[in-house]
Order: sequence, then structure tokens, then C-alpha cells
Amino acid sequence: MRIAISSDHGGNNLRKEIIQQLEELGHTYEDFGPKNDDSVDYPDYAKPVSEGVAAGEFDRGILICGTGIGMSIAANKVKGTRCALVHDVFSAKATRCHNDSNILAMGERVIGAGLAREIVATWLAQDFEGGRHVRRVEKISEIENA
Ligand SMILES: O=C(CO)[C@H](O)[C@H](O)[C@H](O)COP(=O)(O)O
Repeated sequence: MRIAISSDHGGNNLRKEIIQQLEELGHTYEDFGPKNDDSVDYPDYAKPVSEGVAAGEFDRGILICGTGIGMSIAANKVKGTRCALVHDVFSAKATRCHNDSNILAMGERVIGAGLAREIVATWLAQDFEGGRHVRRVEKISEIENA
């Protein structure tokens, strides 16, 4: 899978950990930074990942900040993104099955690297269930296009 990933300064350590995991799992990825630990603004880093996923340049995106909240709010402003803020494995599976989420947001200040790795592995592996959920995802697009 082609994956776009970024963080803010609050997510730098977890981003590096997840990049290592992506390499272990054999995914291709583009790292949108940041390049150092300076304090930055999360919308600047959510934008290129979200736009890349929405444009079809990447299959999925992963965004990490302190809480994951700012990243997920910013990502969901980009038309075509369905960003899920996830801090448990059940939700990681459910949001792929039901919401066809194309971006995963997590908070480095909320969960540890072990759980984050489990969430990423589950979220990447899980297919969209389709069926009744197609209609609901289409209704999200209708709101976006209104
Ligand atoms: O979700 C966030 C913002 O809504 C993130 O947690 C940011 O990483 C956080 O706001 C950064 O805070 P800092 O005090 O500037 O490190």
C-alpha cells in the first residue's frame, strides 16, 4: 500500500516508530515530516497528507500529534478524506469496516507505541465491509458536496 504520513512535534517519536513498522510490513510510504523537533502547527502537516490521499496519490494516510484531535479535525476539512481518530483496536477495525476511513489519526501523548502499532496493523489490514455502509459513506460525501 502507498501511505502518506506526518506528525507535528507532539507526534515525532511515534511517527518514527510507525515508519519503522511500515517498513517491516513492506508498505511504501512518503514521510511529510516534520524534519526536526521544533514546535510546528499541525494543520500544516495534516494538509499535504490529506490532499495526497484525497487526490489518490496515496491509498491511506497516517497523522500523529499530541492528541490526534487537531490532526483529525484538520484532515476532515479536506474533501474526500475520512479521517478516524483511533486509540483502541476495536475502533481501528470498526472504522475500516463501517466508515472506509482513509486516514488514521493517533495521539502520541495518549497511547504507547505498542498499542499504536497494533492499531496501525489492524487498520491497514482491514477491508471495508460495504453493504449498508456504502449508503452511509455516500451520505457523508453528499454533506461534503452540499
Ligand atoms: O491535537 C493537538 C492540538 O489539538 C495536538 O495535541 C498538538 O500536538 C498540541 O496542541 C501541541 O501542543 P504544544 O503545547 O504546542 O506542544
